[in-house]
Amino acid sequence: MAPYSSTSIAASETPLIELRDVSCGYGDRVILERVNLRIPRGKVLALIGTSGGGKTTVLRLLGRQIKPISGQVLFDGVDLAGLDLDGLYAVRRRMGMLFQFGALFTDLSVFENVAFPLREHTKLPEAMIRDLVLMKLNAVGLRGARDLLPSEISGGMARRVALARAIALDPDLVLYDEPFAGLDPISLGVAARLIRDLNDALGLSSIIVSHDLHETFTIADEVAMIANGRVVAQGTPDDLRHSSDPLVQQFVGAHADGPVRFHQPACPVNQDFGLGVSA
Ligand SMILES: Nc1ncnc2c1ncn2[C@@H]1O[C@H](COP(=O)(O)OP(=O)(O)OP(=O)(O)O)[C@@H](O)[C@H]1O
Repeated sequence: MAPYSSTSIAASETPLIELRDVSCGYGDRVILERVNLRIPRGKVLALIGTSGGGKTTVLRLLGRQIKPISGQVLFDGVDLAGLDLDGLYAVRRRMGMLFQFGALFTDLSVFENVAFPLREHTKLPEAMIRDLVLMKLNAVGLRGARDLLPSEISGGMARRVALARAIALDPDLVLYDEPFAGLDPISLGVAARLIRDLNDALGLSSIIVSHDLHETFTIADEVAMIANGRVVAQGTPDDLRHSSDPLVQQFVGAHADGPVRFHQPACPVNQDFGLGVSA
């Protein structure tokens, strides 16, 4: 976590993350257009929206895996585009990332998986690494599973190990890409509660990309809905639940039809099947 200093009060007024008028894409294809987002410190922000809308792309912008075509991505007030490689690595160390299914190293024990970022990014003595790893494993309830291999633990436990690994370096921000995918309802509830509790206990900020609206709405302070490359709604979970925007209503209410059509535009049915009716 960032050390306190005489500038910390001013710094705390700056959002940890800000996207200012960001457009970006892959090759010639524009994916996000003039997106504005602010992620206040200490909060859990959920990014929701239709598949392919650009949620993961926002996470990639934050890690500067991709750069904007225009606009700025600010981390703690600093424009990521202006950082040299050392600066970029320093910023990335302040971000923990948990990607779909956790992606643990299958040939390393639970302990070594969590120790990995500490060994990679610090020169801490072994005794301190041990204590830090056991503290993180304790925080996710898995200190007792330290010697097991990923193949010997359940999917829900693996996700918690990945979470312990994501917070190993005491980040300021944790990015979660589909943290609940493939979990049974109990493990899902446990993972969601853990994300919220760790956020509050460790003074983190968190961004969750998820299609699991029920669980996400339970733990998020704010939700931003991304569709067609734009932020179409941002507010508290209740704001979105009660939004009058037809697209938000369709998405949050899980309705098959609405602004996002079930049917792709097509020629009349009778033309294809000769039925004498039209779609
Ligand atoms: N590396 C890439 N190269 C080219 N196009 C890409 C690349 N990554 C993503 N895209 C495209 O960019 C668009 C946005 O993708 P992104 O993964 O950000 O969406 P998403 O909202 O996270 O989707 P989902 O909910 O399905 O995970 C999609 O149309 C996708 O096909």
